[in-house]
Amino acid sequence: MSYEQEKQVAIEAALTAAKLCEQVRQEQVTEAMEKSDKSPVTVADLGSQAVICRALAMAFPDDLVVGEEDASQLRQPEMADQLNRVSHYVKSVVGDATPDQVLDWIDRGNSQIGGRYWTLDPIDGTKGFLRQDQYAVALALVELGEVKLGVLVCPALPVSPDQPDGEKGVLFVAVRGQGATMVPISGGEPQPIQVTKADSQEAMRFVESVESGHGDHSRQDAVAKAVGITTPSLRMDSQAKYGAVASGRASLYLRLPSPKSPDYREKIWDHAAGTIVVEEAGGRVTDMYGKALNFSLGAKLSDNQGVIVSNGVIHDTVLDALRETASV
Ligand SMILES: Nc1ncnc2c1ncn2[C@@H]1O[C@H](COP(=O)(O)O)[C@@H](OP(=O)(O)O)[C@H]1O
Ligand SMILES: [Mg+2]
Repeated sequence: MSYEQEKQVAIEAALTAAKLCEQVRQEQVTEAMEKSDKSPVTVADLGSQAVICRALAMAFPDDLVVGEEDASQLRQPEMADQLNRVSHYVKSVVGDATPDQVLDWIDRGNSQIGGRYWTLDPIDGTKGFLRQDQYAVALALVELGEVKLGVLVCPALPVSPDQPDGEKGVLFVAVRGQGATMVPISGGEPQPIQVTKADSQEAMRFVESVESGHGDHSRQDAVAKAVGITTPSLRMDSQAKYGAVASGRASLYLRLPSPKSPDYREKIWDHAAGTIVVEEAGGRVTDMYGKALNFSLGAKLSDNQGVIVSNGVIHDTVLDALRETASV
């Protein structure tokens, strides 16, 4: 299958959602509400999920969507102002939409996984979004446990790594067997991307989360050192880190379980799109024990712990170093 229609619909939907997110950010209405798990959610997370689920419902009415957000909080009468704000932003990018439609679109993203499903992170890196830092809109199509298509919109990522203050906004797209591409959000011809092949020290830069609660920064540091990486890590929120590895800006992304939450299981929407973008750019993605990520078990990667993303060349060395640092 070429997945051409899926690709076009996913790109259009994710770019429209990213436009909504940027509007919210520019108007500085980015205060967060708190979810039951204490993590933050904003008007933009909810609006982005509504926009993407609406587009998927129109093009693929029978498809399942497993998204990060749900509308239960927004349906409470005391949340009427928030609902109106979400609806306002949705309308500004897709035309007419009633608050009830917006609620229903958001809740279309509450499916269980199936043989074919989409998984959506409407704003990956919500904490980065709130900090005016990196975030991504991440959408992937999974069939029989294999990610087939991934779209990552990174509105705050510099188009050129050499010009951090230059134009920002990058779209990464990958289809299984067709390679990965990158293009500025502003337009242009998508360019094929490749991970860095060189395993020289100069080429080796590693990325990790900004949030100390989302990883084990001291062990990540030790592993990076053990594989010969001497430059300090590039800290970045969201699956923009996968984009960084896929486009050769870094050779390694380490995400080891945080000592604060050692039993944490990663969510499928935090990794599906990024995984295919890196794999199709020639890289490799496993958990910290070298096992493939299993996208067929539910919303969590319950069979996996930690995530290691590399240019492939250094992957086994990283896994060896992990075994060694574990036994210290
Ligand atoms: N204890 C934990 N360990 C690892 N990841 C966690 C975590 N708690 C939350 N996360 C996830 O980390 C994601 C952000 O990743 P990063 O730190 O790389 O930017 C969050 O996605 P959201 O921002 O979509 O909620 C959330 O799903
Ligand atoms: Mg996320």
